[in-house]
Amino acid sequence: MATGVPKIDELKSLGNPLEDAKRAAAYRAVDENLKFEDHKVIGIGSGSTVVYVAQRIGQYLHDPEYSDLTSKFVCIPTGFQSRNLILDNKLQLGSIEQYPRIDIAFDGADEVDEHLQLIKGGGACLFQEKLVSTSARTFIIVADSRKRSPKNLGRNWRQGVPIEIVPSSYVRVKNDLLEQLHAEKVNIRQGGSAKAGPVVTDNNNFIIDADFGEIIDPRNLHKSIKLLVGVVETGLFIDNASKAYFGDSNGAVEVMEK
Ligand SMILES: O=C(CO)[C@H](O)[C@H](O)COP(=O)(O)O
Repeated sequence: MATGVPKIDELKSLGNPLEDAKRAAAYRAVDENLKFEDHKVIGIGSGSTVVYVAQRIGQYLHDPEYSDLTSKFVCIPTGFQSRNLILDNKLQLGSIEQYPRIDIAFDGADEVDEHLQLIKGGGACLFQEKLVSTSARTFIIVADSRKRSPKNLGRNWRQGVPIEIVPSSYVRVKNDLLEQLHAEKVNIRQGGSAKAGPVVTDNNNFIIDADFGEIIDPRNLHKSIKLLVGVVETGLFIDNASKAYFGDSNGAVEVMEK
């Protein structure tokens, strides 16, 4: 690797084991998957782990050995936070309308099962994350190792499947999830102390978190939820990711691949 881009095994601890784990996963994922000659359009996801993906790509941009190629990269965001990550790292911003075909996308996940099926949407960005990730030829997950399910989705992530819905449909969708799809618990996600009332997504919609317990058949559950009137998208990402990088606080990274 060229001078200028910090070597992974020489990185100093950030003083927070979880952040060290996230950074380890993200840096390894970028270094092993970003092909400077082939990849021109890059999807940048949302959340706290993907911060280190944008940072790593930014390091390559500022290294004279790579800057000719990296300055031509166009990065496609998955929401407001992601857009700022791109700008803060001085990367070139593009839109999915301009670049409907993405070469590679990186994003975090809330849970990853043994078949690389995902729950996403903990940060309420699931619609644009799905738009970007399913437009990408290669989709790579970066996460700390807590996100790896021992088997099925719904084991570690107990908050429920995030579902983006049209605001006026929230009562109808809530009832349908409980009565037709037998969800155990359904909540309209609230802004908490930061906002009185529901979270409003980047697309001006609401988020429902629907707990189905352990999910044995995520594909069918996704299809059934999508058929409900009012549902825009689900946080079940089916057959979408090709690899997941799970970081540990000691810098070790495990890679799960299809
Ligand atoms: O799906 C997401 C946002 O909608 C995030 O990618 C997911 O919540 C993981 O975030 P983090 O990297 O902070 O754990």
